Amino acid sequence: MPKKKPTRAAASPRAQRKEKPVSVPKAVTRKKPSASPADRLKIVDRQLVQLLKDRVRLTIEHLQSLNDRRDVWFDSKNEQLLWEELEQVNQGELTRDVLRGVFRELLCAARSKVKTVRVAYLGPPFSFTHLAALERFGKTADLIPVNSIASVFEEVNKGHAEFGIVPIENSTDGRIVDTLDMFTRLPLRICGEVQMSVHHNLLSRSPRSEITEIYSKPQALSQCRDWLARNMPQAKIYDVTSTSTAAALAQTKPGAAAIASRQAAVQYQLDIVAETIEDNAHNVTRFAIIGDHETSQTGSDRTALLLQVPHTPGSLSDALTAFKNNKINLTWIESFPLRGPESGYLFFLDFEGHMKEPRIKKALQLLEKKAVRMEILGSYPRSEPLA
Ligand SMILES: O=C(O)C(=O)C[C@]1(C(=O)O)C=C[C@@H](O)C=C1
Repeated sequence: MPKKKPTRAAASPRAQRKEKPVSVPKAVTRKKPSASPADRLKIVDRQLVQLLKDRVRLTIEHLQSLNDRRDVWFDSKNEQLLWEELEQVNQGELTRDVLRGVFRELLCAARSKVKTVRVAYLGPPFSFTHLAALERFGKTADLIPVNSIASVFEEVNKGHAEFGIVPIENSTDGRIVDTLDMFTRLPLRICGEVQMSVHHNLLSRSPRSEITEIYSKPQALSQCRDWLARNMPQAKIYDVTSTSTAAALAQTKPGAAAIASRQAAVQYQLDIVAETIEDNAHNVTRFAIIGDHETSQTGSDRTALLLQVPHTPGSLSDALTAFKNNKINLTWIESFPLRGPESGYLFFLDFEGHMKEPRIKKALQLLEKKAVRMEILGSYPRSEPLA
């Protein structure tokens, strides 16, 4: 018969001395259970908070070392490097936009600590312009809603806000005339852009069968024109100053609906009667950040220009050779008639490159010689569309 293996208790000196067994806490004698997800979460959260604080502290140190304090909100080169770096390391559960959102808030929190910023936008809250402002300046910035695009320009021009944000162009509907028109009236620059995918929703407190009136900004209505014709042919359509104005109206008016963002549905306590009703699934709006800030070169920039050439045959095509000869890619050209008795057109141009680059300087000098009026609206870093 094999010899019985001594148990651990029997092998201990205490057992050999036949002492009274001491009561040992159960947790020690039992096999230690692995930490629950909730416990592990607590540990990760603590580490995360510490890391986030370190991240913000280091960002503040970096921003304080910039030569020009005005660059605090326009540290574009470093920001670009950060997005590229995140793209490389982010392989897993997080989408690009979620991770960017987290880092955007951290960056903006650090920037606000170094320099507070006031930004006027086309309101009320939860217009698409507000969403673009949140994307660019974060929740810590002082975002001021005003009720028209013209007022955004006025607020910045009077110095009530350092920056403003306005829609400038939509992939389905084209130019935003109010914005381009204000550039001809006030001496403000474009110092940045935000490109955002725009998804529209039909929002109301009434069921779909009881909706008789639909409100929104003309651009939003136009972006959903086919859907409206197919699905709501009986409803009367009304223009208002923004999608969020429409949402606020639909909140109080029985039978009224708004075309606006999902976020507006939450803010104005409306039901989403129909979602993603834009006719073009790739509906992108480009917003311009306006101010008097000069942005430094990043290597991936655009420049915007107002141009008037003599109202004579061939003048425009002649002027545009400045771009061709200097291998500059023109990305946008819009014309609008001159105000007042004079006949002719003013052109709004957008092209790749920064005004500090030699080839761009050369082209601008050439262009100036052929122009009746020329104003450089600014060079700014290009942005990619965000979902
Ligand atoms: O009304 C809004 O919510 C806006 O921010 C304006 C605006 C625009 O005029 O283009 C912005 C994005 C969409 O294209 C629709 C409306």
